[in-house]
Amino acid sequence: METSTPRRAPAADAAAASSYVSMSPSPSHTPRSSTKAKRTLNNGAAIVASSPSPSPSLAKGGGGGGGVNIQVLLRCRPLNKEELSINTPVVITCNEQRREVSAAQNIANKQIDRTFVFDKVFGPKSKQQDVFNHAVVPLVGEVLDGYNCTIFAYGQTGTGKTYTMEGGGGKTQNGELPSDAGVIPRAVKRIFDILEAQSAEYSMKVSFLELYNEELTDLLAPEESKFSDDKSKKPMALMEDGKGGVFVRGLEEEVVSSASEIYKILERGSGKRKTAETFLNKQSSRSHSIFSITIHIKECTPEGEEMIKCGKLNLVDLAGSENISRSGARDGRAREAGEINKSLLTLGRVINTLVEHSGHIPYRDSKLTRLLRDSLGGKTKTCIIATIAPSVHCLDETLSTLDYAHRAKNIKNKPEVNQKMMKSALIKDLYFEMDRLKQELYAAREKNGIYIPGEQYLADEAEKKAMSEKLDRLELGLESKDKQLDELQGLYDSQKVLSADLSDKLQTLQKRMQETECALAVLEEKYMQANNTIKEKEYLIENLLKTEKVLVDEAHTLRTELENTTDDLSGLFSKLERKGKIEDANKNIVGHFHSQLTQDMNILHRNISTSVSQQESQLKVLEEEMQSFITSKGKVVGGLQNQVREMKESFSSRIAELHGFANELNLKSQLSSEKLNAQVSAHTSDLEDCLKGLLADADQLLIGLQNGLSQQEESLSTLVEQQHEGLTRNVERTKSISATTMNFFRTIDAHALELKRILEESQASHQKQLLQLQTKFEVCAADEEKYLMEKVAGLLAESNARKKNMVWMT
Ligand SMILES: Nc1ncnc2c1ncn2[C@@H]1O[C@H](COP(=O)(O)OP(=O)(O)OP(=O)(O)O)[C@@H](O)[C@H]1O
Repeated sequence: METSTPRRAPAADAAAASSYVSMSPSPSHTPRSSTKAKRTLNNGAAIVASSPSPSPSLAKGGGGGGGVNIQVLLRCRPLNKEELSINTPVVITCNEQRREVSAAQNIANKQIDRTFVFDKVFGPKSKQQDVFNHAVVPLVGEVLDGYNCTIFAYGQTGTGKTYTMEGGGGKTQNGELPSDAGVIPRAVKRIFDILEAQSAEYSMKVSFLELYNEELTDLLAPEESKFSDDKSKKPMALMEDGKGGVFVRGLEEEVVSSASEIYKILERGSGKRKTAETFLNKQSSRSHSIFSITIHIKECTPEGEEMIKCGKLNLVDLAGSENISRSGARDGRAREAGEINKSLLTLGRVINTLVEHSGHIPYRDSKLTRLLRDSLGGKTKTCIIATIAPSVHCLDETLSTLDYAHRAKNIKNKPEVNQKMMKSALIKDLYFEMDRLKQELYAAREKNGIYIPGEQYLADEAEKKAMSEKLDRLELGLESKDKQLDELQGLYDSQKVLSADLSDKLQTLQKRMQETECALAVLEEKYMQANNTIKEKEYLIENLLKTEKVLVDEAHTLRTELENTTDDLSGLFSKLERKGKIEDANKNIVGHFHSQLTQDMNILHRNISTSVSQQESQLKVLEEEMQSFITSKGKVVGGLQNQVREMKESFSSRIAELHGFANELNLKSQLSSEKLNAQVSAHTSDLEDCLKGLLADADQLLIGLQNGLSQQEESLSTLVEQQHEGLTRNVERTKSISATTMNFFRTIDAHALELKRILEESQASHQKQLLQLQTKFEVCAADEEKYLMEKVAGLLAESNARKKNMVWMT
């Protein structure tokens, strides 16, 4: 969409600007020009060119080096009443959190889901308010910051583009929007709310353009005009501004000061839009519409200079892409649909080229793409709302919309903020515009022609010139085509005469051909008969030759087989010879192995018997040592017993001595002190007790020692017995194993000898049989060969005779 900031500020701007510029209206300021102005739209670049003191520092690049991807939102409408009544299956699933839309496709009885991710996804339950908040609120902010922004709705017919952009038809009550109000009225309300909250000085104007069958019409133009009989229906020209942009000549822009004014304008413009009933939508929009809001806001620089900031919001409702057979479009409707699809196709091609960067972008191929040029790959901030239906019947169109929208996600724009204008420059421009309008008005009043500004006149002239040149070219083309046609006519006449001659000749020739054909048929019959006879003979000869060949082949095969058998037999004999040699060698090896094994076994036997005798002698030595150890132990124990006994005796003698000594003392002292006596007796008893204890201990020790020794003796003797037994068992076992092994080897030996004998016998018998077979085979082969040769000779003689016969017969 071409951003449209005025190159020359119109009278409308002057009127609007008068709200913040102390500018008294000119005496020739008509009431109409104070609210409306005949406008020329052109792009923002013109402002830079015409602005007397551009301030580049204020312009900010929006997209950086690589640009900014345009935003693509997806909205799926709910099933409508008809779809619900016939239980139409739903094939679309929206996942708002994951921003995904999945379409379930049935290909060859397999369900295949295709999933697309968008910048935002709105499911069937989404509200108008949600769409507005996400799609429009950020862009409204950008517009008020001085950017040009475009929101356009794209989708199959009947999927809710108009519903999303304009709303469901609910009426505004007491300035409050109905819940089904679309993006446009909500954007308008928000813009006014923000401007009022900021107490900003601003002016606003709106335009409403319709593109129908590749013709542009102004939806805000009055029904009757002083200057035209039916201006509202008159198509408007889309002009190139020479700087790569376009403008719509004569497009009305209405200055507005409140939201309700815009609602009325919208209602009026929408009412004029071309709509019609199709199978898919009762009120289908048959045209594309572009509603534009241009806002000028006053700002003061830190230096105190007054600047005008300008932003523009374009709200585009595209006509629906449609399947003509499904939408039921006929005649005029079909042409409309064709045009709609054509412009949408061009839009698709533009999107593809932008995404693939594949050279020339075909903006110029349709008015729609010329108008949207700045919004697709230009300096505008753009948001596409793609609309789809959930029903299975719309699946093809839905997939096409999803593909289209998904591809559009990759378009990069390079948003640039519009240059701010200095108020003085703007006022100057406004004065120029007022003068121009005054002159125009004057010329109109005087009825002595129509005033056209020089620039416009030149543009018109250039266009006219280009048109007449084109016409000339077309006329020239037509003339040459006429000449070609005349030439072709002459050629056609001569060809006609020629073809009459040829048809006469053809008839004569046809007669002759029939006669010749009869003669030919007779000849053909004869020829067929002769041919059949020849074929029969040929067949016979062929068969004979085949038989002959087969016989010769068989003889050859037999001969080769015989040769092969002879070869095989000689190979067999040599193999048998080799086998005999190998067997001899094996026999030698077995004999050698047997003697070696016998030797080894003898050595093993000897070793085992030696080791057994050694073990026996060792065991005997051990037994003797144990016996001597036991006897020495017994001696030691006896000595100890004697010593203890001696000690016992000496102790008892000493006790007796002590008794004697006590008695003696008793006698000697007799009546000496009783005390001493008692002490002596006490001592004596103590000593006695002590000695008794010692004796008992010594006894116990001795007994313990004796017990221990006897136990040790017992266990040692048991051990020796066990070892002896084990050893004997081992010796017996080893002896039996060696005997078994010897037996085994003896048996093997015997078997080997037996085997050798059998082998020799079988070898001899084999050789005998083979010799017999060879002689038999040789005799048989010779017989067979002889017989076959005879047979072949007979057959050959027979066939020769037959051939001779045949030759003789023919
Ligand atoms: N999200 C929605 N919620 C409820 N109703 C909807 C929704 N979207 C569309 N509709 C209804 O579906 C019908 C068709 O919608 P609309 O006219 O907006 O489709 P369209 O895409 O503009 O079609 P066309 O291209 O033919 O103009 C209308 O009756 C509208 O109210």
